[in-house]
Amino acid sequence: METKNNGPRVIISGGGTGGHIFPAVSIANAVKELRPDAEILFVGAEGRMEMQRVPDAGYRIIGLPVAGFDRKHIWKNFAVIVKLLRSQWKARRIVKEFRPQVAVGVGGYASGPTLKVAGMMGVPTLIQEQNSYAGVTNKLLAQKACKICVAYGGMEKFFPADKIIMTGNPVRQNLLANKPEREEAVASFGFNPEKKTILILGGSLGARTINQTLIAALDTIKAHSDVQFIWQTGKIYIQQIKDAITTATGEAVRNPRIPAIPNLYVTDFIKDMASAYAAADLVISRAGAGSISEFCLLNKPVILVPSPNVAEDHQTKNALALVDKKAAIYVKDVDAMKHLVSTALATVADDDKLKTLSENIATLALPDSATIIAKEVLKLIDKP
Ligand SMILES: CC(=O)N[C@H]1[C@@H](OP(=O)(O)OP(=O)(O)OC[C@H]2O[C@@H](n3ccc(=O)[nH]c3=O)[C@H](O)[C@@H]2O)O[C@H](CO)[C@@H](O)[C@@H]1O
Repeated sequence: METKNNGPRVIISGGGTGGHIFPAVSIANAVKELRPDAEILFVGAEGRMEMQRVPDAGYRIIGLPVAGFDRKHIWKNFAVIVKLLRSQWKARRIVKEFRPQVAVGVGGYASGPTLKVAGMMGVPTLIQEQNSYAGVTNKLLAQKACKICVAYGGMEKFFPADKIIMTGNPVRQNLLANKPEREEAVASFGFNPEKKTILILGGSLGARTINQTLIAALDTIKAHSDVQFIWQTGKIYIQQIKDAITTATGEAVRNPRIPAIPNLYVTDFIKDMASAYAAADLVISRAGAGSISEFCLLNKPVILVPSPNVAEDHQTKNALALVDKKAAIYVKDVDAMKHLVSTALATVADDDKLKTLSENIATLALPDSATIIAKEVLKLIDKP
């Protein structure tokens, strides 16, 4: 693991979901923009999403054999402890060989061993917390961290107040710069720019309730041929959704397009989110913190369906911060089956409503987060 030049050497660690990975990528991009000579190494968890998405973004990553604790069945954690010890040992070797001048943790369990070991070896550390509720790994790393970058107020309940910096969540630069034109973006999905388009997102992993709601609404979707639907299902749900569509239509699905339902595009994961956002007149989404930052910065009208299955119900808190300012429409997970599709169809047909939602959400955007964080990262290197 040789370093090629004398530029700053930065380790960025974390992952598990897009919510941790994409902020990490945008911090890396911002560091590179400020210091093109920087050497950046990612450290993630073997077998997790970052091992594919980080190289896709053009960065090197090494995986640790780390796994998450089973918080419900404590006795099942013997193997997890062994993996944690092996991960610490491997992280130690990585830090020794790469000799980072600073280590950045973005949450998710891979960042635990990496930042702990880096801190113990005298490397300054910075952590970034995306949510209004601090993740367990970040809480453990906070005592040793030099700086803690957050996106919500009131984080002193979790972290030492003197280390907190309000930066907002970093958003990938390619979503904001050189945005594609709407027409071109709609056409890239094989759709008609004259018609309205709804983008349905389940977060980086997909959302069961949203998917079930859409399956139940296939007839309604087909009947509304004046509206086009781009549906991101998540990797684990795609096969069952294809099967359900085949059962409903009697035709095999050649995803992304469904011959029997020409106004529907279905995919497990969208790589080109810039085009997906540019194509969308309305978004339906879970309320992950990173997604919300993107909607704010891109001024997207959105219907939020927060996941009820996350720590301290933090997605509902994320969503209500917007809903309280009339900057998003709120549909509860339990009400999705009944109201989600009808609300979306009524909203997308109402240009005044779309305009108001767009104007209101724009006021909540926190721009330049990645650059602000990158500057803090580089300052830690210069610290005596
Ligand atoms: C179930 C769960 O634990 N969710 C958490 C996870 O959400 P999740 O991993 O879904 O993360 P976010 O909603 O924050 O961000 C999703 C990211 O994935 C990207 N994307 C999404 C779909 C796609 O097809 N292509 C694509 O690139 C989005 O553009 C966005 O950058 O991390 C968030 C940030 O810590 C938390 O707030 C969420 O509660």
